[in-house]
Amino acid sequence: MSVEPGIVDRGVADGPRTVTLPARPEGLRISADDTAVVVIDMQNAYATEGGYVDLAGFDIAGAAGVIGKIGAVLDTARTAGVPVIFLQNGWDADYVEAGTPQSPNYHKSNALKTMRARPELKGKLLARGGWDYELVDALTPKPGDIRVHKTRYSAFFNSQLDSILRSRGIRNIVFVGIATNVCVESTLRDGFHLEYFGIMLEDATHHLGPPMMQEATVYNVEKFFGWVSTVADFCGSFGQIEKA
Ligand SMILES: NC(=O)N/C=C\C(=O)O
Repeated sequence: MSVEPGIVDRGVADGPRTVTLPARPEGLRISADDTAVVVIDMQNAYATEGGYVDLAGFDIAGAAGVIGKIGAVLDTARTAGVPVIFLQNGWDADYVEAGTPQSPNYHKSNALKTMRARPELKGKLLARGGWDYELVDALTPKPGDIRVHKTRYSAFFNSQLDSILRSRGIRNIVFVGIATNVCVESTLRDGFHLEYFGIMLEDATHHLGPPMMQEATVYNVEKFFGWVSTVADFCGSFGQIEKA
């Protein structure tokens, strides 16, 4: 194994599917064969006017800007033969999966709180089968992409994600989506504890709350849990790979 300063290299073999992805705090030498792109919750709920977070009073002005960036990442990933996995957050239409008042989710979920405050929205927010739960039109999955349902902020909790990644030999996860400081960070942190290398593309994620939330997650990822890169650097490096 060669060790270049400033590059994390866990001994990945040389070859046409190995790249050095520029990232902070170090670049990463990784293979397209054990890398996946995980798209967190690019649903109408989080990225479209009239969706849950808009109705709950969050500023979603910046969300539209990440849709095109994510589209570019997914085109590059598919061309390189890197699996694309879409997560969708929410619950069954009867909200059984959301939990009872004995669940902290019942009390902390702003979707559930918004529906309790505005009964006319009951059944509409984050319910499987509804518009709010659906992925935004511009990011409709393509043949070969995978969809995974999740019911809590971390995509690893009580979902199929870990099995799907392990059964494909995935070790590196490139994260894009919404919200940087909630579901993206929760999932990247859990992935770290499950021995995945997490890479967040900072300009393909968007936060909920004030701008300092984005900065805080970028700091946390860079310092403690993983690596931070950009859409241009992902597309520049993985864009040179052709499907095996
Ligand atoms: N996708 C997310 O980061 N979600 C954040 C909040 C929520 O789902 O209520």
